[in-house]
Amino acid sequence: MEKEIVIICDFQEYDDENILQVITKASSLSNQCNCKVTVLCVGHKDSEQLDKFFQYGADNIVICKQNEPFDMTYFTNIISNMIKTRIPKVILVPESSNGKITASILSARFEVGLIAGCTDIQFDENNELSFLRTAFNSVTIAKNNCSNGEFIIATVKKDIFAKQMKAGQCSGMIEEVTYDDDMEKLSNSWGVLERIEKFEKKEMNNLNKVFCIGRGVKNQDNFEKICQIANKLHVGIVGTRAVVEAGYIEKERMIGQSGKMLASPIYVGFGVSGASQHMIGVKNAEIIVAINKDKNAPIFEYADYAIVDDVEAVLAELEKMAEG
Ligand SMILES: Cc1cc2nc3c(=O)[nH]c(=O)nc-3n(C[C@H](O)[C@H](O)[C@H](O)COP(=O)(O)OP(=O)(O)OC[C@H]3O[C@@H](n4cnc5c(N)ncnc54)[C@H](O)[C@@H]3O)c2cc1C
Repeated sequence: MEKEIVIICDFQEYDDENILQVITKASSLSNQCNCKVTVLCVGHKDSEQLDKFFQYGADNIVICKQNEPFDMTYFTNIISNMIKTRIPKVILVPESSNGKITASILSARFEVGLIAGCTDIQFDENNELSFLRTAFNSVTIAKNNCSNGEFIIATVKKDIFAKQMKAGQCSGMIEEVTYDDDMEKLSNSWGVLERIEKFEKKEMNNLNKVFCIGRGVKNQDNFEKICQIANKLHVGIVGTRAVVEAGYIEKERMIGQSGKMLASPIYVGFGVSGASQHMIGVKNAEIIVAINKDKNAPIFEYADYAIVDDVEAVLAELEKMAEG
């Protein structure tokens, strides 16, 4: 099977210009690296629209009908599943707010490099793909090559590339796939039921102790319990990127490489795995307490106090303590 340049098409924040521009660029790159151009779509779009993708250079379209209302977890699960059946050389994501989130989730899931907001894609002297993007407040252009992953993900802003229709009649393969994520929904899916403002919005810099919410907190019930205990004990709430993306905590409270540095001396992580991108933000903490049911979770390498247990069991104990 030939390698592919895969483009993620998001019909939620669909932007005709951007997707066609990215397909055009992918098509010109594909001639140089002997790849096919495949567009992965989730949702419903008419056949006229899909024909356009072929006219601008797509070789394959894989479409998964989305019956559920849009949900980021569901969307990225479908896209991840589709990617697993392909052999991507590079994944290009037209930038939209969903696109940026999708790209970062895929990059973390597949453990591959992500180039955000690339301004050009070229072949270097070794015929390897390199991605340009502005750096240092746009005063310089950085050239990025990624060699440590099976493929690479790049997001592309609108109007970076020109769109161009191919000459002559264009057609390609359309494949329809289905996805059943019931199993994952039961165990692993979060939905935003309401925006929670239930913890006191203390200034991050003045917090002496924080509870950090990780994806292992699992559900709204546990989240609320942690917030209530935090309020009683005058503890602040922060979170990992997984929880921010699920809509539980606002971005300003995200700790880590893409968020804030923690200024509080005491950090208690609930269901936090301890990914390096998160732990960079915790490096100034004097005491790290970690609660995780997986004894091999990376956070335990940083923890001063390790509790290998289910978050719920620990919460039950903490509730009693907070009442007493
Ligand atoms: C370029 C880049 C930048 C990033 N920047 C940041 C950043 O700034 N901040 C950040 O946080 N992340 C960042 N990330 C994402 C980061 O890599 C991780 O994906 C993220 O931190 C994981 O969040 P988590 O620990 O909540 O979730 P997960 O990694 O899913 O971990 C959940 C943990 O909960 C445990 N668990 C599950 N159920 C239970 C239970 N019932 N009881 C106890 N434990 C349980 C699991 O064992 C697991 O260890 C970045 C990623 C990339 C690629």
